Amino acid sequence: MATHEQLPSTSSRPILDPTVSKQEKSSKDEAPSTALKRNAEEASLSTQKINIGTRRSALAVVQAEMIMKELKKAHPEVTYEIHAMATMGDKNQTTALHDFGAKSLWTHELEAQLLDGSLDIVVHCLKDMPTQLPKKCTIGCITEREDPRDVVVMKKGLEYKTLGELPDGAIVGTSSVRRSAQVKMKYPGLKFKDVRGNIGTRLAKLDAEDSEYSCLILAAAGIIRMDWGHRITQYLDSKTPGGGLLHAVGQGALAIEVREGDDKIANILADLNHKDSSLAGLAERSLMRTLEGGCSVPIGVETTWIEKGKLLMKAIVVSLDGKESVETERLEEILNEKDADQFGWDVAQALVEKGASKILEAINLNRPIIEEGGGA
Ligand SMILES: NCc1[nH]cc(CCC(=O)O)c1CC(=O)O
Repeated sequence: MATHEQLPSTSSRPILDPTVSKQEKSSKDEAPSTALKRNAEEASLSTQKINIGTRRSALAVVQAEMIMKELKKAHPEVTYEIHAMATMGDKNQTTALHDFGAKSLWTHELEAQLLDGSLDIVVHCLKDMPTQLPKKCTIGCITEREDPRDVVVMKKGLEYKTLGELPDGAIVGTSSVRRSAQVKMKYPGLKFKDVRGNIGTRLAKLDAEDSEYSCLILAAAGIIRMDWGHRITQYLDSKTPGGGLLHAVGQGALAIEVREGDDKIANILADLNHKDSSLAGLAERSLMRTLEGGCSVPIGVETTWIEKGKLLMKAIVVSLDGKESVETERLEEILNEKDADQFGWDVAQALVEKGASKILEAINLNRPIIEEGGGA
């Protein structure tokens, strides 16, 4: 059974609620001791500094700055500082991604600093976070999700826009087996090649005169945050004709990792949590956690809020060559984190009943393990 992942409750935050004015706070019927305590907490907060950790790639730093801006808006009395660090994954750009193994490569150093108090929060792409976090680390909040879809970016100067227009043998740049395996199912004539590095590096490799790539497949969210949205030539989600590619678990969402039990930080972050994004993200992570059994596998997912409280989840598990796949789809009322967790688990069970285990076992036998690729 999947381990339940829970965000700290957002309901118990009397002290820092910015919607309560100063006047209301010192209301007369309040016990003097409570008022004193509040003043003390406010004072300690105004001298407080929050150290924000992030990876040092351009995208990671932009994301940390976005979060800092939101925090400043919600809590201008606090000071903030961003600390950008190179992680193992950043330092080793030459080893093929699948030789690395676990996703924790991108998060380990930052978590060590979180736990020793050098950092107070760490900003991550939810997609790059392992489904099991280290002891004493937890997700403090998930902010409003950016466009979660995968997209095509065509090489500069090519007249094509979509995968369907590309001639047989054209090379698509992606290091993600989830992407290549799903696209192969629809476009068996295309070839796929690894492309490493952060988004800027990948685009430079694509556009280079002697480039072998016709296009890249990337997450819309990263390109949009970098202000390169104009380079997107096709969206590849299930609703777009010619698309049909289900995105990665957590794609497009940012998560803030915190120390477990750090109530002060939890209070400050409560304003940044986006309920719909967070419940969808937790449901997707529960699906992944139930299926993976400790290693990363090519799972695609798409969650859509159909109406208030009703979440639709489509999911796929696909073999590496794109020749076998198992898909399912389910609509459920999701009102809280427990529902989200159960939903992910149920969708995983449905995939297993349809034969997902056979595909997953074949992949696990062929280690080294598949990695979505943390090189944002
Ligand atoms: N693979 C690395 C990675 N991790 C998160 C994003 C995009 C941003 C996001 O999902 O929030 C990317 C780049 C990409 O896949 O194109």
